[in-house]
Amino acid sequence: MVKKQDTIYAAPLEQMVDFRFDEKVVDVFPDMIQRSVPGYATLISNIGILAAKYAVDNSHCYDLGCSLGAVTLSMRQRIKKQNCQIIAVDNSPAMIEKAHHILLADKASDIGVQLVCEDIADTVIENASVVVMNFTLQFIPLAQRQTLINQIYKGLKPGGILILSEKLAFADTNINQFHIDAHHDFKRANGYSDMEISQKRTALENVLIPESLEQHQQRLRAAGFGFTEKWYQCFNFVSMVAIK
Ligand SMILES: C[S@@+](CC[C@H](N)C(=O)[O-])C[C@H]1O[C@@H](n2cnc3c(N)ncnc32)[C@H](O)[C@@H]1O
Ligand SMILES: O=C(O)C(=O)C[C@]1(C(=O)O)C=C[C@H](O)C=C1
Repeated sequence: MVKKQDTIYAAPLEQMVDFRFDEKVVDVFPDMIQRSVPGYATLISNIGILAAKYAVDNSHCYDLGCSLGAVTLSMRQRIKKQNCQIIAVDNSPAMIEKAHHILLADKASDIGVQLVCEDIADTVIENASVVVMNFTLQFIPLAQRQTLINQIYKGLKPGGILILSEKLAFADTNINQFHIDAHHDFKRANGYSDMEISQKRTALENVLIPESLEQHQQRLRAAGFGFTEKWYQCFNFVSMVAIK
């Protein structure tokens, strides 16, 4: 089977620009994220299971940085509550346009979805039982992250859940290098060339700003979350929950 290559990385290194979630990326996104994030499909499925457990009647569920709506589709499939609305937000017009078509085709659930094209910094979080940021916070400027998590905490109902998945950095350089190497081996095993891996790493350098698990936990506690737990990890990719 010929691997679908991310042709956007065929450009010579000197022409590399910062990574952007534009039309070219949207076209290859499902293939790219599946081959870039170890256990992505497992994450999506289990985020739906967690959302179904914590969603309550007459509330909102948010998918912040929804891309093509994989988390939204998983929540729609599993949440069986009355008058639960999903609000899926992304600031990439190309992502939202394609997500619109994908969600229109999803007839399996009667849960309403509101697709919004905006910066999540501007999203009003209210009456929320579930908020998901699945590999989104890492693209938000560091200076904005605490305010955003604070807003999410304030907008969650008591007992509400934040599901936060992130690529991590590790303070210990040996541990950090171990996970970077393992992640690159994962990408190679999924058909990426060394050139593609190197070019994507360069393109992400100033765009994806990873933090340590401890930094995330400290931010969540500062916002007011009393319960935080890492529930998934494969190499330097983790998912955490925080419950209000
Ligand atoms: C790695 S993708 C997220 C993957 C997606 N949550 C999933 O599970 O398939 C990051 C997404 O966040 C979006 N994004 C980045 N910064 C944003 C911002 N400030 N406001 C809204 N969306 C943003 C990007 O457009 C992109 O679609
Ligand atoms: O770190 C990488 O090389 C990635 O591709 C990670 C990552 C992410 O964590 O959001 C970056 C961009 C997307 O294309 C999909 C995955």
